[in-house]
Amino acid sequence: MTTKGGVVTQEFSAAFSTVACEPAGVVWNKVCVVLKRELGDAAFGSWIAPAVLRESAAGDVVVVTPTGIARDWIRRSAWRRVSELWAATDPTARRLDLKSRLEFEAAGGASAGYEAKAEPIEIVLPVSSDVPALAPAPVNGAKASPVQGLQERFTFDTFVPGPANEFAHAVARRVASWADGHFNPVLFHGPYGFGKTHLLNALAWEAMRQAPTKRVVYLTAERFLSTFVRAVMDRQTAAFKEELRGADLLIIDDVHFIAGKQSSQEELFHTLTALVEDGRRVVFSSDRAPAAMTEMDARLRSHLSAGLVCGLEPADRALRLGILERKLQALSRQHGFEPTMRTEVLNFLADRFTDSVRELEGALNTLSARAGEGVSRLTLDEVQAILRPHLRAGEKRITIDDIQKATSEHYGMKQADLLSERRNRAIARPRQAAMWLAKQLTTRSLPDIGRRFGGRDHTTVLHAVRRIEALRAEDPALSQDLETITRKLRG
Ligand SMILES: Nc1ncnc2c1ncn2[C@@H]1O[C@H](COP(=O)(O)OP(=O)(O)OP(=O)(O)O)[C@@H](O)[C@H]1O
Repeated sequence: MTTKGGVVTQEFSAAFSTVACEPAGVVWNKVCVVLKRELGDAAFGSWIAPAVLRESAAGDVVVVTPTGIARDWIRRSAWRRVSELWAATDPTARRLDLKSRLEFEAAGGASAGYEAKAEPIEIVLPVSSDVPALAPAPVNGAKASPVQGLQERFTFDTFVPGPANEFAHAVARRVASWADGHFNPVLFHGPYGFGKTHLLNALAWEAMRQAPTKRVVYLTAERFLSTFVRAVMDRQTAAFKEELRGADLLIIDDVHFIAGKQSSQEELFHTLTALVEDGRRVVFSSDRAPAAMTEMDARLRSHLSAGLVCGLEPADRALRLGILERKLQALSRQHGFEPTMRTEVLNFLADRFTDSVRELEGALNTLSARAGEGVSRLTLDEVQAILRPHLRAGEKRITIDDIQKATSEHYGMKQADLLSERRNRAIARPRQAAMWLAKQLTTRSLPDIGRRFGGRDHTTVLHAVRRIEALRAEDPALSQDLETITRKLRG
């Protein structure tokens, strides 16, 4: 698929004998315009654009996908919406079906009188749209964030600056203002849980607010990796490259995750150099400075450091107190209680939860969930009693990356399999086990865990957690596996 000046042209591979059926082709074009806007460029480009439309002499219309994986994705995530749009747009109310190419051929599709024209389908998009390019509407009734991958609560308004992050904060604001003459790329690095994702999200929101017609693409490195792997499998790498290289601002979170993954590193290197040469802006975050990414390809590492490398430090006490205050205000607005707590309680929280802001927030959320509007009256003893399970000192911090590595090693598979779309049991069960472990051993939320498993939805993680919970009780081998992996992770 190519995008030029608001005109999107789908170029279908000759292998699938492209069809643009009139008038079904015209109806499909209209449906695609809406789908592209709703699903976002990445999902549309990966799954919908490669499909072709076929219409039989009898007027049956089939969307034919190049692979079964693509058919399953569309059926699971977008079919209800596709059908709604089709029904609303097709004046003759023809029935629309969905098949993979193999299925279509096995059903004798090509010989069943289906038309096979060769003209590409043209989709004309409005040059500027009030819906951001990455904004998918809820699909299948799910409540989606207005921008794929971005979290609404992570804005500059909710980010608390302090000495530990004020330079990074100023740089992020400057990049978001599209000001000329800043360094490119910019890489923010800092320890786990001290606001890198928050800052990158805030930057993306602000950049879109300031220049709504520019294309801002935000994705985690895990998503970069899994989308790239899928594009290779589906022979859609050209669409993948196009998607990223069309960005005015590309933001990649947790880039260290790509270290050691050869072909993804290579792809990222070419994307980065192409964007920078073209004057587009690129922003990364990572958990360490490029020099410390020893597994990262040296050439990519050097390009990551070629612009501005900007560190975030762990929050000091004053910043932790400031963040607590801000979070308390947000919680009190949400649940309708007084935004106050005893000073000794605030001090205790700020002194005790120093490992990451995420843990500090988790402690506050626990107190609010347990005490409700009584949170402002809690004594220090009560707080300590409620938080006792969180206070086990000296426990080793376990990351989702650690869990994925240990799980894939235990089951003799690749870490990338856990992030992939593959659904056979030999892969799906360890993936569910790893998600369950992530919920038990880290403080990550369900959406956060889903994000780190190839950009899955939080409902998938919830399902996995419940499934493993149920299986664990009846399957001693699984229970044993979970214990072994946990022991290994705890060291
Ligand atoms: N300065 C800050 N102001 C407000 N909230 C903050 C700040 N720093 C961190 N947080 C909050 O702490 C939580 C963790 O932050 P975030 O996810 O951005 O960390 P991170 O550095 O990206 O961590 P990781 O490397 O594990 O992804 C988030 O809920 C975020 O809102």
